[in-house]
Amino acid sequence: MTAPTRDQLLRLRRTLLAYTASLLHLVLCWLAFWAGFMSISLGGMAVLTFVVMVLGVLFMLAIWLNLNLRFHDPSMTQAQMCWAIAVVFVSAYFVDTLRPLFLMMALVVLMFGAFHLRFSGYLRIGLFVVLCYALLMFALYRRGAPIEPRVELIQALVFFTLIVGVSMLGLEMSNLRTTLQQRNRDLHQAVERVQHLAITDELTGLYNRRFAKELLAQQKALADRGQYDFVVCLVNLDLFKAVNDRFGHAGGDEVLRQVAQLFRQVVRDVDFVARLGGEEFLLLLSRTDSAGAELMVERLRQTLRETAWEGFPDLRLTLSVGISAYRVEEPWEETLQRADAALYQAKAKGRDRVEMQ
Ligand SMILES: Nc1nc2c(ncn2[C@@H]2O[C@H](COP(=O)(O)OP(=O)(O)OP(=O)(O)O)[C@@H](O)[C@H]2O)c(=O)[nH]1
Repeated sequence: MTAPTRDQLLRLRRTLLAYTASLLHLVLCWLAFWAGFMSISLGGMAVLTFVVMVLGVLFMLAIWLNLNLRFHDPSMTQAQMCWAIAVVFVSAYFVDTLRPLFLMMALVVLMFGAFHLRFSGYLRIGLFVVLCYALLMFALYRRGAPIEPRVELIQALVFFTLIVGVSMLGLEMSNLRTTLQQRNRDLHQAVERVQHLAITDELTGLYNRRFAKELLAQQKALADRGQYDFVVCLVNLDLFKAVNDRFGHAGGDEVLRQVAQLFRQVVRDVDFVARLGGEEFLLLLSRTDSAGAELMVERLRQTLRETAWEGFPDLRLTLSVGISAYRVEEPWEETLQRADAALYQAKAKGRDRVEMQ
């Protein structure tokens, strides 16, 4: 059997709470019984106790075995409340003078609705309470219990006023809970968005310079620990100023976006692409050496040169690349500096080429 989920554990905890409340109610019944306030036999008390205890355990067992997940409301809130209210009314049937006090236990049951019930749920439970009350009165009348109509009327009015009041309070708490849950979800989404923004380059959607540094540090840690190579490639688009001059800054932005998309497609899943700024990119190729990196970059250079850019049919782009393989135990800044020097060389030698250091 799989471990219960967080939601199931929460349901279990609430059901245990409700079970504890019904056990307390049973204790009160037994106290009233011993004090001579209950017109029920010892056998009757035993049956009542047994039924209450077993049904409570059954509710918990249903959650433990995930049977509740088949129901429309897996918390079984209404079922548990109806059951607890029925117990309150059954015990109230057997206490005579203390009946109004025992009925007050129904208010405790209603508070449990604050965990889950909406207005319609409270309405249904309210109707169930009315039904139970009517049945109780009918049963007492049939039994020939002493009923004083004026007293009963006042008691009923007080009882239902309290029921309505507590239900409204419970409903308010339930609404508050729903609002808080929604806020929590919104907050969670906002945090995720902020986290995403913190590591992403706004224009291209690639990783940004800040996160690139973190990636380099991570790769260095992995490489220093064992059999792991990585290569840093600094990629710079050639004469990008001319692209901006020709198509405007917005056009240049669009070209950068398409270039980023192409980089993403060309590298493997285990590699990382970041935009360091302007028209400069970093390719972090993991689990590879300089020779592997050169092959990959040559392929990228070729693809870029042959790409037809959407919206810029006669644009031809080239790039210069500086490659440097990480040397164990050196600071990653040094690897980056070598790649930068190699890139400088590539530019100096006429662009559209790959240099290695
Ligand atoms: N559209 C756009 N252009 C940018 C962005 N960042 C930098 N640039 C432009 O990129 C160009 C870079 O120009 P240079 O540094 O002279 O380099 P280059 O023209 O690519 O020439 P080389 O690097 O020497 O091949 C400038 O025109 C910048 O305005 C950006 O985010 N969007």
